[in-house]
Amino acid sequence: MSDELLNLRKNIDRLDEEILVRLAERARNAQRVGEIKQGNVYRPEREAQVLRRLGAANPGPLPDLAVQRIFREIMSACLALERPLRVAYLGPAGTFSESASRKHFGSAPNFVPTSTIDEVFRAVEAGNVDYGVVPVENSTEGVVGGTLDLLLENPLQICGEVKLRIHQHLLSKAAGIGAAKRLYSHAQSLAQCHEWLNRNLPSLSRVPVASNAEAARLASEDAESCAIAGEAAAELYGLDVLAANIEDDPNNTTCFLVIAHHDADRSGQDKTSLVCSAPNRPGAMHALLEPLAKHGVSMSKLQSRPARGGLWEYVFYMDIEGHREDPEVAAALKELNERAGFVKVLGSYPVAVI
Ligand SMILES: C=C(O[C@@H]1C=C(C(=O)O)C=C[C@H]1O)C(=O)O
Repeated sequence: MSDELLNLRKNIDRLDEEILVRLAERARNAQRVGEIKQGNVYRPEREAQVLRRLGAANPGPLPDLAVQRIFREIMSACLALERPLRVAYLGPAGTFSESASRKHFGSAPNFVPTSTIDEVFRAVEAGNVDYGVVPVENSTEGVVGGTLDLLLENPLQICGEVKLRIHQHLLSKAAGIGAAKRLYSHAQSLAQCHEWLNRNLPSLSRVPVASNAEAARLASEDAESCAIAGEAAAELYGLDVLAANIEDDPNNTTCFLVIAHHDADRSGQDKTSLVCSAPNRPGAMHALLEPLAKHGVSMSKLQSRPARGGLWEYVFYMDIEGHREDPEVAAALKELNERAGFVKVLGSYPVAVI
């Protein structure tokens, strides 16, 4: 081995030891913060601030995202010294909801898969878990109506968002794609890949199943079949990737929400989700939007959904920029309350960092 290589390795060993000592010191500080806080140990706004600050201070050559992922894990491990968080997600294991949960909370929590979105809400409400992660919108397929309905009915709040790039892979234990007779996947994933499938595998029969992970499990038990699912499911069920990234839209992204008994404090870069109703008369929608314009509050999303009660009555889901405690947002919300038939703030939370 060359002298230079030996020296570099010696340096790396020394640096690793320094990092380790510093990590232990950081963990002891975080532990002490936890003792002082008693109770609400997880602080989404503080974690977002830490990640943003380190991204901005990063001197390179590591990319910001790489640095932020490392610190995401460090915070996750520090927090778990108190007690690992319990996080429910739409299961089974290996779904994109699990990947989103890990992206947001790191790998230290105890993750609990549930069979429905409704069960995620109930687990959080009953206190069986601390947080829940539910899908709310896909860039190709649109909103997840069930999640929006549950947010309206339920007292829980949104305390975070997770944006996950969805990469779909063709997975199988079959030697090659020619050997496959059936293709399993969730209907959403089949839809997200249908142009690729029409071009490459037009005659393969497509079988919709309850989740991508279930598709991967079925394909792992039958070498004559294949599945479309993500990397997590491929690993979990030991499947080979026959074709990677087969989603029709290369920017295919799903947004998830983190739900809890509380929302988040101000982080400096926040958004607020709310749902409101407008009476069915001319100018009603304009009256809802006017307070936002007047106070200079930007709206990033507006989605209407049929109200459960009356035929052709609608409720409107909005995302606005800023925290409900920011003065201009607070002023706009106050006026909105006076004008709308009904307003419910679903929560203020940090804009996703990673
Ligand atoms: C240490 C704290 O508690 C938790 C751990 C954090 C960390 O390790 O940096 C950050 C926020 C909290 O989720 C804190 O609030 O500062």
